[in-house]
Amino acid sequence: MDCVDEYSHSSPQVIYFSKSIPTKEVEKKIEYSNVFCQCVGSCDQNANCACMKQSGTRYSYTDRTELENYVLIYKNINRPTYECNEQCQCKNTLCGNKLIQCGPRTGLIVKICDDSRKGLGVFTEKLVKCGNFICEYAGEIISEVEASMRFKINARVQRMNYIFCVDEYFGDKNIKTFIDPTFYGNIGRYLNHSCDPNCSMVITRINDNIPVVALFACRDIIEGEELSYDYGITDLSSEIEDPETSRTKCLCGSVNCKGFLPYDTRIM
Ligand SMILES: C[S@@+](CC[C@H](N)C(=O)[O-])C[C@H]1O[C@@H](n2cnc3c(N)ncnc32)[C@H](O)[C@@H]1O
Repeated sequence: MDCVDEYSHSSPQVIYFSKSIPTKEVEKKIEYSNVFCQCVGSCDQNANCACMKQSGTRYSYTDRTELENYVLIYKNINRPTYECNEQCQCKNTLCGNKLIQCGPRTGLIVKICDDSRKGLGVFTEKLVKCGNFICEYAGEIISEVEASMRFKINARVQRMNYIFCVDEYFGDKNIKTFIDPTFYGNIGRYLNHSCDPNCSMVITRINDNIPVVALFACRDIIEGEELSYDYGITDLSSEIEDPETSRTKCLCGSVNCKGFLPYDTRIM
């Protein structure tokens, strides 16, 4: 099951990449997964799939009639899920444990939001069921030093911030991964923040130790609705007009709107 991603960017300044790409500096730190399954055929019928066991679940997804209908099982939100990878025996079969790596769902459109001050946003042309996969948040994987530098430049030139920090704890070890789709990335870069979101992020591992950030619907989303998630969980989108004093006004329009975009000082 190869990745199918037929989206593109309208701006020629942004290069379309379906998957995250590490910069040279980060590339040196990549460790390939030592977990892979020996399943013959489809993993969804096999209780011994090593990748699913690593996720702490027998199945990662239910309703596996076709990829767009897969529904994520939120077994343990604090633990990454592990999809089957290139080393697995299940190879290119229709494996019940491969979804994110197969590319974004169809029917997504990028257009200017009703409140044009938010810029572009992602909308769905068809119903999305709670638990369905939307897309990956793909971009350049950059170092903390690079993220901090780019973040300050974004604030200075008043450019929208796309840098996202994945903050993970393994025992007492804290690992931060920075994803920046400003220049290279996929359709995930256009999802806006909402204080009452209809999508949430799930951290996944596929071929290596670099986290793959995936967006899933956290409720049913009707045709024509804008897709959104809460930047506050792990995001750095504290675009600040004046780094000392002001923050970006939130325009999500929800009744429980907190007034400003989430503010994260981790790379400042
Ligand atoms: C990851 S980008 C989202 C896509 C962006 N709207 C675009 O046109 O490319 C994040 C930026 O979008 C804007 N944005 C996202 N959600 C917003 C919201 N709820 N209210 C105001 N601006 C928002 C902010 O400028 C933020 O830095």
